[in-house]
Amino acid sequence: METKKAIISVNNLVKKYDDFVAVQGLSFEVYENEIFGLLGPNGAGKTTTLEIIETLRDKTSGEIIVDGFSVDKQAHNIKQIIGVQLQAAGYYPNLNLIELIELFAGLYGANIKPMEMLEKVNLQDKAKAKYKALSGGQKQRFSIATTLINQPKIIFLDEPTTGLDPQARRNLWDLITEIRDAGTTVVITTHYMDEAEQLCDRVAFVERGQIIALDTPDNLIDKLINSGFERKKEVKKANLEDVFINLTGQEWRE
Ligand SMILES: Nc1ncnc2c1ncn2[C@@H]1O[C@H](COP(=O)(O)OP(=O)(O)OP(=O)(O)O)[C@@H](O)[C@H]1O
Repeated sequence: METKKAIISVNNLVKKYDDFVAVQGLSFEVYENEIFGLLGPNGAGKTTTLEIIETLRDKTSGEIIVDGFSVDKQAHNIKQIIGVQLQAAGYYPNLNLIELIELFAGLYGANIKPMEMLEKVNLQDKAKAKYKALSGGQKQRFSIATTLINQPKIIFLDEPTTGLDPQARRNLWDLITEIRDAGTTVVITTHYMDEAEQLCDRVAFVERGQIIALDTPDNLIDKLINSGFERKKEVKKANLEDVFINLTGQEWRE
């Protein structure tokens, strides 16, 4: 059997905010070159966990290793091999997309061609546009492009498709899959179960700071079916979203 190599190992992670325990002893591994999903309700501790792995937030206890580097002692090394989405506030309003990418590339010391980065996310036509003039889907694609500037081994995407229409979401799923296929490991958080099912190679369900299930979407669904679960309503071969996509087409246009 093929053995998978862990690129992220989280061991007994605990995060307390004063008396409140937001993350209660999480342990999981993310394999090299997979799309790994952290799923769970609001407040489950997904963003906290992600930001601790990204070395942006301190942990209370536990051990995290990212590509052989410890978050405690080698945060600097970790920062160099990961791609993180910047907050929109970091996108200086007077700069256009090309200029923003040049700026970030300069900060990273990365030798990349800004137009090629925009082509990767299909925003070449918007090269001279300002960030605030983009649609929601375009903003997300630009934000994903910025995670790729330092040619990272791992990118982290926190709810990348929230607020997007079905076409924009599917386009983004294709983009994220292409990024994985090009050799990058992707860690994503989402509330959308259809997204997790379509996109993620493996998912962890987090509830109240604990992992309550972790497997491939297929295995989790099969386990439930084998336990005797049946949907109350017969599922049709298409749903309303399929109708929408069929009526309006699939092209990038948002
Ligand atoms: N800086 C903070 N100070 C105090 N409590 C915090 C802080 N950040 C997060 N929390 C609390 O920790 C818990 C987990 O928050 P977190 O943002 O990690 O959840 P999440 O799973 O990402 O939720 P969502 O899906 O809503 O983004 C929540 O109860 C939240 O209120």
